This record gives sequence, structure tokens and C-alpha cells, in this order.
Amino acid sequence: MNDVNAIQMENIWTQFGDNVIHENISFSLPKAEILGLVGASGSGKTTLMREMIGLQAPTKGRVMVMGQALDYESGNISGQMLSQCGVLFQKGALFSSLNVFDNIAFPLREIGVKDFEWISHLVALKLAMVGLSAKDELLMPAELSGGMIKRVALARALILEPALLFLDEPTSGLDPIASQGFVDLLCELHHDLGFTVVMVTHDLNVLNDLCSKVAVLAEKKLIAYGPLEVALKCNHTFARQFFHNKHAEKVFMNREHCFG
Ligand SMILES: Nc1ncnc2c1ncn2[C@@H]1O[C@H](COP(=O)(O)OP(=O)(O)OP(=O)(O)O)[C@@H](O)[C@H]1O
Repeated sequence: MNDVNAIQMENIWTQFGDNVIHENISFSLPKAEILGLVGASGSGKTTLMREMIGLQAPTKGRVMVMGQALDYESGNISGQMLSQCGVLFQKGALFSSLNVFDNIAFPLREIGVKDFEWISHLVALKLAMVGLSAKDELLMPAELSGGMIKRVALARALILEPALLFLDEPTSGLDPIASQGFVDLLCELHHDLGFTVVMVTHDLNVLNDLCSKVAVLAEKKLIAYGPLEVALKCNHTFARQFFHNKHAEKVFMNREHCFG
């Protein structure tokens, strides 16, 4: 058992029918790091993340989370993971029929917490943590801005104080100011709470400002894994197109030495 790694992917193969998505992917993510999963559309980023959360079994290989191998056959993974994972999905981030309070309280009620005062206390704490106020509690998702939706979804993901946070495209659909605000918030919360983060992202600013590790998927394989510098030096065509263009050069200006 390795108590240093939050996630360990060992020789992961994923196949849907004849469609092979991942070929022999292995990496370890130490606790308290922030991993950005990058790859072309359809390269299998979300599927890989779903395998880490236990929502999807790989065809072959082993996934270790917090030192424990996920047993996909037990049918008990969601219970096993619920208490240690917070998840923020890109689509369906909030239940549209529940107000902000009930959305954030949802995971508490799922695990059987009934004391209303205790739930209210925890919801208020998390709302404040993501920069929202008590008066936002009664708003419905349709009344929120994109940035507020992400913040409420983050508050819900954090309500059980998870050791691991999974984020699918956390800044997609946000304007640059809201996006930077969300990145700053995540940075601050990570600093204060020390959780491990795995996120799927196409956002170069997020990779630059937030991620301590980057995993790049292409042609079913992990073509680069390590600090951003490793991905920036990767010679694969996808990596060169993704990390070496006008926009990327601006974002990574402070890492100029990586461009050669
Ligand atoms: N349950 C499933 N059954 C069959 N095929 C699937 C299933 N889930 C994913 N796939 C296929 O696996 C491939 C990878 O999908 P995935 O969503 O993981 O890619 P992605 O890199 O996250 O893409 P995007 O950036 O577009 O969200 C796609 O070809 C997708 O159609």
C-alpha cells in the first residue's frame, strides 16, 4: 500500500466494443497535487476520470485511490468513494429543481444527515468559502450566472470535506474574469484545505496557474506526464499544436525557457 499517492493508474486499457480508448496508461499522482488531464476531443479524458471516481470500470488494469484498489465488481464503489470524493461535472452541474441550499445540502442528506440546524450551518460555511452569501441560498439554478453555478457546484462538491476533488472542464462557459475568479478561488481553497485535484481541462490558463502536474492523452496513450514543462517539451504532434501556438506563447510567457 502506498500512502503517498492519491491516485495510481496501473496499466489501464479501456475498450468500448471494438473501440480502444486507452492503451496501457500508468501514472501516479501524489496527494495534494493538482492534475490537469489534456487531450483532443474524444481522446478519453472524461472516461479516465470516470474510472478514477469508480463510475466506469477499465477493461484491464488497476485503479488505486488513496491506497485502495477500486473493486468495480463489488457494486459498492459509489459508497466507498462518496465520502472521500467531491465531483463537479461540466454538464448538469446542479439539480435544476432544487434551490442553492438544497443543492449544496444534497450530499449530506444522501449520507443520512438529518439535523436541519447542522445542515444549515455546514451549507452556510461552504457558501462563504466559495464567496457567496446567505441570501443566495434560496435562488434557483436558473437565476444564477455561470460563475455562480460553478461556485455552488464547488460548494456542493466540498460539503463532505473530500480528500479528492474531480472537476470536468471547471472554467468552460465562463468569461475570462469569472474564469480567473474561479481559478483564484480553487487556488486559495487548495492552499487552505490541501485536497488533491484531478481535472479535465482545455484551458491553458488553468494549466499554467493551477496544475502541478499535467497528463496528455493522444492516440490512446499517455504521451506526457509530469510538471507542465514536461508537456511543453513533448514532441508529439498533438502536444506541439496544443502547447505551441500564439495564445499558448502568451499564456506561458513566464515559462519561455520551455519553448525551443
Ligand atoms: N459508455 C460509453 N460507451 C461507448 N463509448 C463510449 C462511452 N463513453 C465514452 N465513449 C467513447 O469513448 C471515447 C472517449 O470519450 P471521452 O468522453 O472520454 O473523451 P474526452 O477526451 O473526454 O472528449 P471531450 O473532450 O470531447 O469531452 C469517445 O469516442 C466516446 O464516444
